[in-house]
Amino acid sequence: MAKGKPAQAEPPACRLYLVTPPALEPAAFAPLLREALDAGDVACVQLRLKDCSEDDIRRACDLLRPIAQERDVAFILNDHPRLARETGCDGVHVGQQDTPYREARKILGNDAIVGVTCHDSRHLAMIAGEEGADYVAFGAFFPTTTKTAEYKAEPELLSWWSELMEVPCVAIGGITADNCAPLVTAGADFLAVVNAVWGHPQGPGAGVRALNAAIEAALAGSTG
Ligand SMILES: Cc1ncc(COP(=O)(O)OP(=O)(O)O)c(N)n1
Ligand SMILES: Cc1ncsc1CCOP(=O)(O)O
Ligand SMILES: [Mg+2]
Repeated sequence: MAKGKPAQAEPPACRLYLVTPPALEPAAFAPLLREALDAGDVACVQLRLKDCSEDDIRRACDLLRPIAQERDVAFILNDHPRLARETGCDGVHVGQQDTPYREARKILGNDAIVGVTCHDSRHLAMIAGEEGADYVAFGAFFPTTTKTAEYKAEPELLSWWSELMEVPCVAIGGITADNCAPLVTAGADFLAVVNAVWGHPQGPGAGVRALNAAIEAALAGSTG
């Protein structure tokens, strides 16, 4: 997940970060995850289960984590640093109401990926970056039905961040193949998506292909 993690010879400047639906049945979801990951470039999968027991999350990790890791795709757990360590995840994503970054880092160690939600805030992002976060996440950029989003971020935040800072930035919230171009050209290192992939009418593979094509087109447009 570091900028340019080598999944291919020369990774694109902006890559897909898949976040799972908030509720899923692991055995039924496994083939959908394989379909998504086999359809094109994906840097990372975040298991984001809400209102689930720790045992349910552990079971989902045990089944889904190998599918990502076998394909050299980082597998990150949302919200639960201890479970992430116990279950062999590559890292954790923490929000402002979750385990603080420093504690998550202590639990997981220096080799793990720790990403931090920064909403629309330069201040929060600078703190997270200074503390050592592997990425900062900004959003929501567009209306989303996946989560009640209390913050609205603008593409200028991504350009400001990427011009000043080395720490990669993730854009999230209502991102689709049709609206992602301004985020790509503004300098998002990763586009995090839920519905545009898992809710794609032709299936998750088609969702990944459409987003990768849109990213490529935006990058080609921005470099002339
Ligand atoms: C990549 C990424 N960005 C933001 C979030 C949101 O995290 P948080 O604010 O903690 O909210 P929940 O996802 O826990 O509901 C995320 N999960 N991933
Ligand atoms: C987890 C999260 N954090 C901010 S918006 C969001 C949901 C993104 O889902 P979608 O890509 O379906 O809008
Ligand atoms: Mg959280």
